Amino acid sequence: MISVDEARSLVLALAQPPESEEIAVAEALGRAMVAPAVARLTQPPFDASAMDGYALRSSDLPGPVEVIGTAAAGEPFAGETPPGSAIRIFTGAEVPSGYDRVVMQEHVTREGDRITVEGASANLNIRLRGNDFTEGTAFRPDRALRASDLGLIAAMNVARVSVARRPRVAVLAGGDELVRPGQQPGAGQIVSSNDIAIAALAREAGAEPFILPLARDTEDSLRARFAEAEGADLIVTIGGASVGDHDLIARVAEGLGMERSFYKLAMRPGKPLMAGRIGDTAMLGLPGNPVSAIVCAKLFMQPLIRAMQGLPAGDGVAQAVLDRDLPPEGDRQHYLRARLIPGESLPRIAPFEDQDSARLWVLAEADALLVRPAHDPARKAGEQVSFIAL
Ligand SMILES: Nc1nc2c(c(=O)[nH]1)N[C@H]1C(S)=C(S)[C@@H](COP(=O)(O)OP(=O)(O)OC[C@H]3O[C@@H](n4cnc5c(N)ncnc54)[C@H](O)[C@@H]3O)O[C@H]1N2
Ligand code: MOO
Repeated sequence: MISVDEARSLVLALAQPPESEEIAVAEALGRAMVAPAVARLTQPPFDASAMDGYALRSSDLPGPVEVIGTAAAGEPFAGETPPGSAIRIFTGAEVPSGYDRVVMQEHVTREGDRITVEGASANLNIRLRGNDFTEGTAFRPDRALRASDLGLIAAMNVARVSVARRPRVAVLAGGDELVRPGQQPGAGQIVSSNDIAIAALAREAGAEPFILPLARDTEDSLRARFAEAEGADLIVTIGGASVGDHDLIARVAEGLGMERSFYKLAMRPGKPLMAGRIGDTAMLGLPGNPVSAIVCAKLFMQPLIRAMQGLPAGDGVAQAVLDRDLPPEGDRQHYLRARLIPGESLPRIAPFEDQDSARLWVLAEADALLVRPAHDPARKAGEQVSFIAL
């Protein structure tokens, strides 16, 4: 069995360079830019007042000086600015040349057109031209676009952005025991939850997932479902990956010409993970146990989807202090469901007692996966360990 790191490299190698599309900046939340946005103007475009108050010369302080006009945002003052003068000014208005400071109106006493200043702050209250960004500056963050990024790009007067096309991810769950949420399970049946969770994880990573109809435990049914995944960039199967008589995924995928990257890795949960390519479509075969499927999707599917958009895969590993003693590990890298507790410099991490890979409730209560390498010796509370936040 290969290691988690080797498996990760093989999975990431399945990503091909992203195709791009141009979309309105307002639609670009969560998307990956493939070309920078280039500022079409300088911001602020002029020296702008940061306060409501009066623009004047520092050398005239504390006054009195004469108020000779007004400037508001969008309505500049066009007149001369002789020594001994000031203008009424509002936040965002252009500060006329000649004046070097704005005093807040709270520090001003006004009688008719004359003002006197008391307690002006050291801050000049002027945002200099170009102090945010200048025309021609390029912006392309190495991550999915955040809300504030969209604001910045719009402020740069860039209306449309080039982003990676969302990878289309077909999610295929199968098993004779499965029914859809809301249906009444018959004898021996359960509700299919994995495809719902895996599609959501795909969406979270920037993909456009589509859930295929449930497959039955026959090769014909599986082949029919694979055919419905036509056009997908990635097909993710769930279940049927292990060694039982009903575990048909490997056989069917092979029959469809799958070039296998690997099958089975030294990981817990998630040993029967499978990866490869069928023609132009990447394929991940996740194990059926719900926690195994979700942990594998976090560790392999999400990085692959990010890489498909040209984004860094990111391992997300952080450090914490162990909250209780742990026995030695076996021959697989172990991802333990755990709870984080605020700590001093590092958080503390408390793994749950029950690590059954079918217990979704425990996963819902967890906010981290504690990562233990294969053959890790026994650990004592207080030791530093690695984790991945959920
Ligand atoms: N003799 C062995 N048995 C098993 C081994 C092994 O090495 N030797 N490995 C175990 C491990 S580890 C895992 S993980 C599971 C994975 O098995 P499969 O990928 O073949 O998954 P299934 O058998 O199809 O299902 C396992 C379990 O998960 C439930 N399931 C499946 N799909 C869904 C779904 N869409 N939603 C909710 N739950 C689902 C299914 O009912 C089973 O309970 O194999 C071990 N066995
Ligand atoms: O490794 Mo399986 O994925 O234990 O549940």
